[in-house]
Amino acid sequence: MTKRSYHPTDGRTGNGAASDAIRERRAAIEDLGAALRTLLQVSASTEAGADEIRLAAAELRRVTGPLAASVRTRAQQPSADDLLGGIRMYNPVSGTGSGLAPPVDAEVVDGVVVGTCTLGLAYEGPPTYAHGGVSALLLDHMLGYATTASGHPGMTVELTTRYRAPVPLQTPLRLTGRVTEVLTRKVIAHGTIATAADPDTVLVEATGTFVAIRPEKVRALWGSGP
Ligand SMILES: CCCCCCCCCC(=O)SCCNC(=O)CCNC(=O)[C@H](O)C(C)(C)COP(=O)(O)OP(=O)(O)OC[C@H]1O[C@@H](n2cnc3c(N)ncnc32)[C@H](O)[C@@H]1OP(=O)(O)O
Repeated sequence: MTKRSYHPTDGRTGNGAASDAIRERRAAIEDLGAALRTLLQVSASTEAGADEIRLAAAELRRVTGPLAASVRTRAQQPSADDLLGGIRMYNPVSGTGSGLAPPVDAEVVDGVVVGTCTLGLAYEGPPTYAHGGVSALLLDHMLGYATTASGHPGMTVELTTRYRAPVPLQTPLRLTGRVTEVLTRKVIAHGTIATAADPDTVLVEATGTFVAIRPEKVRALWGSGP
């Protein structure tokens, strides 16, 4: 089995030449991301009283202040990221620095991107199950990862999602993404969500079309960057 570690959007791999200061900052960002994820999940599940909740809200506003004193603009990439090295600390699906990300941990195995994650109660849609938009988010990411890993990166222009059965929360999940067709500028990819315990029973599947970005479009969207 060929197993290739490839994390295009998180903080665990990438440019080995990063300075000690950047590595230390990435570790701190991961620490904050983990604390935020715990906070978000606890905030969506706590049955604490109003006084305790207000106390927590005040405390959170207090600790946000020093971080807000130095923030980047939309036009600036995070200084801890390394786009070419594949490090994106705040990716909302896989970024270990993101409180929003489950996070998904994924790698390429025999040409298929295989990922794992567990969704907490903050992702609830129908009671006890994941929000359908969250499933679409995870699948868009898996398909995008597959197209990038296959050497045909592009942007999603179409994503068709089929919900066969609800996705349980607080349950280890197994995600897949694979490229099924490469056309001139378009790449078609397919992905699935199942539980890790029953990987052959597909709960949600998606097919996506990705389009390679023309250089003039890159300039129009990002100027000389990102
Ligand atoms: C390293 C990171 C990896 C992690 C994965 C993350 C994955 C996340 C992926 C995303 O979420 S991307 C964000 C969501 N997507 C977008 O915001 C894209 C919005 N769309 C666009 O900006 C433009 O459509 C785009 C720049 C992608 C293409 O514009 P172009 O003007 O270059 O396209 P053009 O009109 O030349 O069409 C190129 C081909 O795509 C086809 N096409 C365009 N839009 C389509 C569409 N909506 N549906 C189907 N096909 C479409 C079009 O027919 C044509 O096919 P043919 O070559 O066969 O003629």
